[in-house]
Amino acid sequence: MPRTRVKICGLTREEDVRAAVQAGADALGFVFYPPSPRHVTAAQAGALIAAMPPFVTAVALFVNATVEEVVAVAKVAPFTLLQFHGDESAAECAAIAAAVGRPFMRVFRMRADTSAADLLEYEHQYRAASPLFSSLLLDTYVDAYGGAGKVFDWSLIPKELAPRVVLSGGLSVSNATDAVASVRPYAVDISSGVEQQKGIKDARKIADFVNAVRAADATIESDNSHESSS
Ligand SMILES: O=C(O)c1ccccc1NCC(=O)[C@H](O)[C@H](O)COP(=O)(O)O
Repeated sequence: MPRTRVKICGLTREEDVRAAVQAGADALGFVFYPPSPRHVTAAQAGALIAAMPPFVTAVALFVNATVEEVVAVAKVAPFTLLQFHGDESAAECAAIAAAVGRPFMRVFRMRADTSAADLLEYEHQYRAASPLFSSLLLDTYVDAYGGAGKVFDWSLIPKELAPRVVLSGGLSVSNATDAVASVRPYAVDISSGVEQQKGIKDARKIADFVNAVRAADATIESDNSHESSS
């Protein structure tokens, strides 16, 4: 079983970038949404990305941005993956991704009545729209755009979709084991659960979260090897 990838989102400071890399995060997210307390400018993100080593993915999060706005950011901040976290249609995501030549994740904001069919249809729609579609990121529906720290009902995720989704929404060190063990997602994404305050990360919480995910992976691996040898 491949290990569960970890993305830490909403970084604004170089020391937080270093802490996340040191903890073993696979991807770091930068929020280009001016109303967010985690917002960074293209120049700030450029400096933060410059502090990242190779093989750690820099993710640029946009909410209803125009092609021109994303192109302008891409010229200054060399991100590797887009995250569309607003109301962007499949055609809009495809056009922006093509303009900057980067793959993209699309958020799906989970409601209590979201069905498996809704999710699979949504994924199909975005995949069909662009070869640059990478994956769905599942977050909790709230009356705002994200980073709200709210958990949704993970049992709504169809089993066949789980291995290719990024699970987010209210994750923390206390539910990381349960999230990995019960959903088995491709990756987990966390922002508010590893913060001291909005936009200011906590190195200890980041390390504890990454370690909890790794420990959950190790338990699954060990259970699997016991099952296959018995
Ligand atoms: O972080 C923000 O302020 C933000 C603003 C607008 C759209 C999305 C935003 N954040 C999304 C994320 O940080 C993550 O992708 C994810 O939803 C995790 O959030 P959290 O529940 O806080 O762990």
